[in-house]
This record gives sequence, C-alpha cells and structure tokens, in this order.
Amino acid sequence: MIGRLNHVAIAVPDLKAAAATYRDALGAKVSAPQELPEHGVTVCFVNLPNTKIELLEPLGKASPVAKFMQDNASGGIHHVCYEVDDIIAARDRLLAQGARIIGDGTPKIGAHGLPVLFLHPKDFCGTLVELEQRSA
Ligand SMILES: CC[C@@H](C(=O)O)C(=O)SCCNC(=O)CCNC(=O)[C@H](O)C(C)(C)COP(=O)(O)OP(=O)(O)OC[C@H]1O[C@@H](n2cnc3c(N)ncnc32)[C@H](O)[C@@H]1OP(=O)(O)O
Ligand SMILES: [Co+2]
Repeated sequence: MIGRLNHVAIAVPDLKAAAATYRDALGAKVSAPQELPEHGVTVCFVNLPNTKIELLEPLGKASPVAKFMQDNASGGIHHVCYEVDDIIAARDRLLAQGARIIGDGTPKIGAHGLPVLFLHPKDFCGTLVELEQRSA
C-alpha cells in the first residue's frame, strides 16, 4: 500500500533560521516559505535528490503543531509522509483494521496540491504518519 517516502517533516520554532541552516550550513536548496492556514503551519521544502524535508512552524493559535512545540522547544522530527496510489482505498483499509485517522477522515489538500490524511502516532510506532495521494 504505501509507496515512496514523500517527505520527512521537522517542526521548528523559527522557520527562517531553520531554512538558513539547511541552505547555508548544509548547502541545500530550500523553497520560499508557504503559509498554509488550513493546516495551521508555514512550511519550507528542502529538496533532496531522493526525497524532501518539510520544515514547518506553527501558524495561528489553533495550530496542530503547537503542543508538539511546547513539548519539543528546539524542534524535532514531526511526521513522515508516504505516497499511496489511492488515498480513499488506503483510508478504508486502515479504518477496517481499526487504525485511527485524524479528523473526520476527509482528505485535505496538502502542500503539494494533493489529498493528504494523517494516521494517529499511537497506532504507528509512535510516529505521526501522513499519507499523500500520489500524483497521477
Ligand atoms: C504542510 C501541509 C501538510 C503536508 O502537505 O505535508 C502537513 O504536513 S500539515 C502538518 C501539521 N498538521 C498535522 O500534524 C495534522 C495531524 N496532527 C494532529 O492532528 C496532531 O498533531 C495530533 C497527532 C492529533 C497530536 O495532537 P497534540 O495536540 O499534539 O497532542 P495529543 O496530546 O493529542 O497527542 C496524543 C499523543 O500523541 C503524541 N504525539 C503528538 N504529536 C506527535 C508526533 N508528531 N509524533 C509522535 N507522537 C506525537 C503525544 O505525545 C501524545 O502521546 P502521549 O502523551 O503518550 O499520550
Ligand atoms: Co507533511
């Protein structure tokens, strides 16, 4: 069911500083910040030859990342994102297996303009898993 690793997300307290670290200290190509209020985050993507790093900082009071940042003040790995061919079929299979989908199960459009869903970390080895519908 899961395919390519689309990105690994790192939550940070200061997105500009984190982007500068990846650009200047690590010599990586980093995208401009993208505010995504519907997700409660601002993100930059670090484009690597074989995947991406999603640097994200909380946006707004209701950010789903706020509590994570309280518990991890200097930041940390927040989630991994795997690609799936059919996000609805993947969701239904996971629900049938008793996995918890975060929210009402309706995919949201993510940073790449594709449907995404999140699976509860407690069901997946303590790791927040994001699924992204593979682009056609
Ligand atoms: C940029 C757009 C998009 C993309 O296209 O890539 C994104 O990536 S958006 C990214 C931000 N959005 C989300 O993360 C949405 C899904 N996440 C959530 O809804 C919440 O983060 C959560 C998973 C429900 C956690 O909510 P929270 O308020 O932080 O804490 P809880 O107390 O409810 O947590 C329960 C339990 O889970 C542990 N936890 C929380 N976050 C993580 C995490 N990132 N990785 C691993 N474990 C996590 C938390 O510690 C609690 O554990 P216990 O204390 O042991 O119960
Ligand atoms: Co993500």
